[in-house]
Amino acid sequence: MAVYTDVSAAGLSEYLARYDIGTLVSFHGIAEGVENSNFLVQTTGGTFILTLYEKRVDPTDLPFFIGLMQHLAAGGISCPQPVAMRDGETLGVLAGRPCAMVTFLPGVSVRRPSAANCGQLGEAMAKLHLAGQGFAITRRNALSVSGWRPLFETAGARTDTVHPGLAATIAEELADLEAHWPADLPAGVIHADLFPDNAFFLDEALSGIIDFYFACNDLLAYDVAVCLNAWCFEADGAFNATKGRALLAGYQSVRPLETAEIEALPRLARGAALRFLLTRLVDWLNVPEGALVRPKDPLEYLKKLRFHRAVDSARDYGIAAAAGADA
Ligand SMILES: Nc1ncnc2c1ncn2[C@@H]1O[C@H](COP(=O)(O)OP(=O)(O)O)[C@@H](O)[C@H]1O
Ligand SMILES: N[C@@H](CCOP(=O)(O)O)C(=O)O
Repeated sequence: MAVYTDVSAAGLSEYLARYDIGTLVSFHGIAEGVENSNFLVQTTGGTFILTLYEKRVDPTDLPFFIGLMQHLAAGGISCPQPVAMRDGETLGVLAGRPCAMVTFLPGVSVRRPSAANCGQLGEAMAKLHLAGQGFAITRRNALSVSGWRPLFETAGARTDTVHPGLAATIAEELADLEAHWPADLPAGVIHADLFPDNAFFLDEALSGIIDFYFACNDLLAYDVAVCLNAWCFEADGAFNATKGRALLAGYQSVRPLETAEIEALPRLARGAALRFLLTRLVDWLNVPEGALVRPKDPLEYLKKLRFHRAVDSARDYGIAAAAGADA
């Protein structure tokens, strides 16, 4: 459960008075998520999500996140909508944290995605990439390759307390990715954290996408790689090529990948695995005292990294380079 900052009923009632969404009926901290503090808020006007932005969110990035949700919704993507206050502001401060109120999105996330879910996710991600075109604000990916070494340094000597030999594996992988990270691939707005807990389904169909707080401008195929990791591995650590094929086919039904993107997928997938291995490692070693949060297992991503290191080509994910848009 992620609630790092407590909110009082009195404080929230006072804050709600700035909006035109009724008065407080009830609220509680949400038992999912790891980054920010989220509250489900019932008012006499409806149901909303209140997010208090925590440590990894730079307040100067908030206009990007808020504007992006508005831009994507205008482009037909089902995502939360920032609620404006009476004075037109969408960003406020509560309990000393920057915060925003967004609309509640109906639907449920799937714990064990099926191949059909993976296909729908691939399609939705490609639509998101297309809808992101033309968004006026940009945000560099602070958690791309140049951000990984500082994370590794934060974990430092404690790395091997999590798993013997982990530091050496990370050091080797990091050096290789820093030297050979793909540069000249199609780029645009990516979600960058489109895990199963951030996609909602209703009646077997993908109904919406949430949690845009890692969104940024980066390689579109990197987002695909993040999702191959997050959606297509089984609980026992095995990659499920049927799910990989479905995800990639869903994506390509909307936006065919270029040959260079397909060829880069194994390296992008290694980078995506290292990124989540590192953030999970740092979080695992630094759980804030008193916070209601369940840190995620870094070693899940060590296994995924090892899988990608053994991959020959994108064919192992269920795609052939010849199937690219420019083939
Ligand atoms: N707009 C929304 N509509 C419905 N539920 C939401 C919404 N935003 C967040 N949630 C719920 O809150 C949980 C945590 O939100 P998330 O944005 O993933 O948090 P974090 O950024 O801390 O990881 C989600 O898994 C979901 O259950
Ligand atoms: N998806 C990341 C952690 C970020 O949490 P989220 O709740 O915002 O998806 C991970 O699994 O490491």
